[in-house]
Amino acid sequence: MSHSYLVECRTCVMDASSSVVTGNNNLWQFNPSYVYLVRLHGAETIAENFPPIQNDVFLKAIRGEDVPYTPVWIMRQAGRYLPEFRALRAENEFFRVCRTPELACEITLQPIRRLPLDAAIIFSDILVVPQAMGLEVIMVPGKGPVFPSPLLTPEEIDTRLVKPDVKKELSYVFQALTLTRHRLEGKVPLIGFSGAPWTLMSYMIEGGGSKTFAKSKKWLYQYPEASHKLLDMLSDIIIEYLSLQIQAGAQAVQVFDSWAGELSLDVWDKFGIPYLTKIGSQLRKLHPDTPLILFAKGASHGMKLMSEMEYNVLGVDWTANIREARALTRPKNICLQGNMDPAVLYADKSVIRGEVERILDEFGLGLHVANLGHGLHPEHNPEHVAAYIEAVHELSAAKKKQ
Ligand SMILES: Cc1c2[nH]c(c1CCC(=O)O)Cc1[nH]c(c(CCC(=O)O)c1C)Cc1[nH]c(c(CCC(=O)O)c1C)Cc1[nH]c(c(C)c1CCC(=O)O)C2
Repeated sequence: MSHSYLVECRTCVMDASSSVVTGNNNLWQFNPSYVYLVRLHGAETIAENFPPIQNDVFLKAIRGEDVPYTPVWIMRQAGRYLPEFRALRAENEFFRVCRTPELACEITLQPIRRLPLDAAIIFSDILVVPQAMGLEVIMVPGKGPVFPSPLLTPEEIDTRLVKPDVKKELSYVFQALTLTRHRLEGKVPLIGFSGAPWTLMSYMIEGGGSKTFAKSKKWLYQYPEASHKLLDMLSDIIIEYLSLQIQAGAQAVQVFDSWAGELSLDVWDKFGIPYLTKIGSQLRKLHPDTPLILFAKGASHGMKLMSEMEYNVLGVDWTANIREARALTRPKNICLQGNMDPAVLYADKSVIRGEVERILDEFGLGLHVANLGHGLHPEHNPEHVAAYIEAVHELSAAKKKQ
């Protein structure tokens, strides 16, 4: 019975060749209402006929258009501070969630149901790219990501890494994006993302988080050529990956250079900027109308270099000098995103409101997307997160009317 439907349904025949229906998604394969779910799933895996957008304040603010209030989304808005996230994670290993479009979609939607956010960000991880290149990555509870066998020598670029068939190896990310874009029903835009070349390279060599980045920085000095080779390889994969994310339904994409601030400006200029530039300009050519966001944490000393690339939005953390950043970026119509210290969310709601007021004044109205300067912590209280969002909306709307 189910098989005859599978053959009859145009969209599901397409799926039958991918891993979703026939592969590891047992939920659908063995569910008694299999036929219904397969058909539903089929319609939602086609990256077309997406529901019309209802709240485009985020997209308009990026373009510098007039908006009724400052839009806000938050890095790690789908995460452990939400009890519903913890409940789903208790039953499912981290990368299983990433690899199962239905689960990744559900987690992406959790904060959208609860909070009046102005954008959704797809649930995934930057480390799915090194996985697709052949490296094993596991998520160790209480510790974070670990590569049991990180890159040790430059020779291993050739012997251990593969240039992946991105469309195939990361198909689960594209499926999650398409499914989520449908299930969002146009409520808010959907953001896709990737790690930046330097940040991914440092994970692949350090084998996880690091205090000194000794191993990966050593590569930059001892094996500069091999480092460039690896960074260039990563850049080409990232361009294809983000382009496919946009084709799958992402309405903006963010590049996370989380460890940019570990490098001096001079070294980042050599090993970071050329690749970020390449990614920005290639994507700009391929997708002229899709907003490109660059978040280079701890790197506001590189604001001038960043403002010379093709990104429409630059993320800033709480250490940035906003007035200087504005002076560099406003003439180029570049939007700034940020920058409240996530730690402020531990304060009373009145303190959060005061800090939002100060930040809104510093950025000035227009070309601003409110966000934290880094991700939410597992310890954050969802009510304080809600107070932050409410403060951004209310105070910016009031300032606009003044
Ligand atoms: C460096 C980095 C990683 N992953 C990511 C970055 C760049 C952003 C940043 O600088 O934080 C990107 C990322 N990771 C995750 C998202 C989802 C979307 C979102 O809501 O922002 C995004 C955008 C989910 C996640 N990725 C991870 C979690 C928590 C792990 C869990 O659920 O057990 C989530 C929700 C795990 C992760 N993944 C990574 C680390 C260092 C950790 C452990 C740190 C931590 O525990 O918060 C690598």
